[in-house]
Amino acid sequence: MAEIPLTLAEATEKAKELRTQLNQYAHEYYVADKPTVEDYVYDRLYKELSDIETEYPDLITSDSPTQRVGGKILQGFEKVTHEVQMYSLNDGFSKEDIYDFDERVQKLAGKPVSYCCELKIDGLAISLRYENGRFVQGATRGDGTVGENITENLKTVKSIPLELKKPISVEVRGECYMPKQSFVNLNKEREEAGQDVFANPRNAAAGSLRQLDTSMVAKRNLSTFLYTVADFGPMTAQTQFDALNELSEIGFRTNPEKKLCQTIDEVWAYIEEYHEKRSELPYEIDGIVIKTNEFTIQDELGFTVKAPRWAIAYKFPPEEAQT
Ligand SMILES: NC(=O)c1cc2c(N)ncc(C(N)=O)c2s1
Repeated sequence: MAEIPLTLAEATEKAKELRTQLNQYAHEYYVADKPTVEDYVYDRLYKELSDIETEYPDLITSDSPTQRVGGKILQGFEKVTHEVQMYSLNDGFSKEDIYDFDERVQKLAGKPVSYCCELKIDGLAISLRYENGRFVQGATRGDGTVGENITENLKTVKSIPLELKKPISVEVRGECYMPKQSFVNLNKEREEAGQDVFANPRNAAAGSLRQLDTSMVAKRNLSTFLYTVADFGPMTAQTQFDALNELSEIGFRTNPEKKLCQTIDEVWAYIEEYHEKRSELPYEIDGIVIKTNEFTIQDELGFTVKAPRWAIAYKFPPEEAQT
């Protein structure tokens, strides 16, 4: 039976209700990894919203889930200067390197320090800026000072919130990556289409974010983990561990495998644990990032020209080729 068309007032109210519901379902699925409804429920509501927006295009908002499918053909990527530099990390390759790092840090800090340990995601570093809770700009790391504006492409990455849970202005950094299974599926498709395959998920993620057709990016099933706050705005965290929890509270996807370690022995145990678990993870990691947890100590230790004195990246040895 043909439905009676909604009036503008009814459509406005219904669209707002559907957007809120759909964005909540999408947050549960893509950010919290805890979906609460089946796909067909989401798809039905999505079609209802899409039909209303087709009937009343003025009702389309920047945070509508219909804006995630892309469809813009970009002419290129503008340059973006990072107000806060996107630093790189000093690397460590052995247990001795890690214990030497701890010795240096304890000496500089003049007291015992705790460490926040996180998985080193093998993807593409990105910076996300929000104004009054709205996603306004996304950029690549570039050389750490100047990156590329890939906002339109990042809007199609479902785990990147278009609207935060609080209307705050912040800048955050993290990694955009392609899950292992998505990488396998994509290369299978490309091989069947006679196209070149990607060497690894990092290259696949980087290649996807360089697409000028945003609808192509939307199909690549990219995801994110956020892990650094460059502009805190009203955020209150005083440690790295708390900052990760605060990032999650305001709507970002963060990696759940983090660990607060009180000693370097605990740090080394965590490194060994995840060297073992590496192959079971649904995404590629190439090491572990270790940071002094307290921001006051990070401020005291500061940076060398290249990298922070208060962090080190332990790099796993290359994985043995799968025979
Ligand atoms: N170059 C960098 O500063 C970092 C790079 C990465 C990476 N690839 N994955 C995770 C983290 C993290 N959790 O801090 C960092 S930090």
